Amino acid sequence: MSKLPKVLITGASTGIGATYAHRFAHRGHDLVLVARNKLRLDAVAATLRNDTGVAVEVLQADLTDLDDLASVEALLRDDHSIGVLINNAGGNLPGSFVDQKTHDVAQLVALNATAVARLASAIAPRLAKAGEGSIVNISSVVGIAPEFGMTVYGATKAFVTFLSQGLSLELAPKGVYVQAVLPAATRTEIWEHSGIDVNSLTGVMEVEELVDAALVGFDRREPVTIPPLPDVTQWDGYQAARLAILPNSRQEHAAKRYRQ
Ligand SMILES: NC(=O)C1=CN([C@@H]2O[C@H](COP(=O)(O)OP(=O)(O)OC[C@H]3O[C@@H](n4cnc5c(N)ncnc54)[C@H](OP(=O)(O)O)[C@@H]3O)[C@@H](O)[C@H]2O)C=CC1
Ligand SMILES: CC(=O)[C@H](N)C(=O)O
Repeated sequence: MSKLPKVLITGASTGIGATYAHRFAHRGHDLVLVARNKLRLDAVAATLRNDTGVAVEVLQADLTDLDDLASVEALLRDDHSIGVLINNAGGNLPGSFVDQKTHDVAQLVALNATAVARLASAIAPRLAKAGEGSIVNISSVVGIAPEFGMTVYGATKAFVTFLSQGLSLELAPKGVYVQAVLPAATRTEIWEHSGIDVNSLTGVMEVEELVDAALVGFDRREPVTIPPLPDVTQWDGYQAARLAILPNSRQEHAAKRYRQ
């Protein structure tokens, strides 16, 4: 029997990423854990080694730093035992757009969008050549909800969902599985970093339930998994409405309502 692929998880020091690490370790996968806080990564790694016996490497990296990012990209390119990328690291910003500093907006885009695309780009050619492997991108329902008032965060998540859907169409025929996971509010530290008391919210999912549901979608090879959505036909209808626009979107002349 062939060995299970090694799984590289970004943002594995806490929250959703640390929970993925726990679940994949208990499935018997060796791991590479990436985040900035080495002490926390080492603690997660030690527990998982002790509890499961899998091999766990730790790679300290700030994914907004191009040199650090390059070291993770190099590992994804060169380590042929890595067969699964969990593109999870992400953050949010407090306040509304006019309150957010331009530098912070750029950093958020660098972490939530640029790093996700670069890491996928680093591993995809190797997986496509091998004809196997998986890329999981953690997006958010906020990416379909400009009404929620988290504009830049939501824009990065719209990017992640689009990237995932496009990569799925490109890579599935080559044997590579790509999944977008769209959580809604989940109990992690991200809320306190974004200046919101998670206990003031309703409908908050526990992180273990979120990841276990996402893994059901992973095992089913769903291209898009929305753990909290009760009725999947709502997402299917949204996709059908989008697809219905496409045949009408290219025209020689402007639509009648724009003609003077
Ligand atoms: N919790 C929620 O309600 C939801 C979360 N999501 C998404 O889930 C993903 C995980 O979030 P969640 O677990 O909630 O958040 P947490 O804040 O709990 O964890 C974020 C993780 O990302 C890491 N990280 C943050 N910044 C960087 C950086 N610059 N470089 C490398 N690693 C970094 C953190 O580690 P460290 O500080 O050690 O670097 C940590 O491991 C994110 O993409 C988020 O947008 C989506 C929808 C809902
Ligand atoms: C807005 C958030 O911070 C949250 N992680 C979400 O995507 O719902």
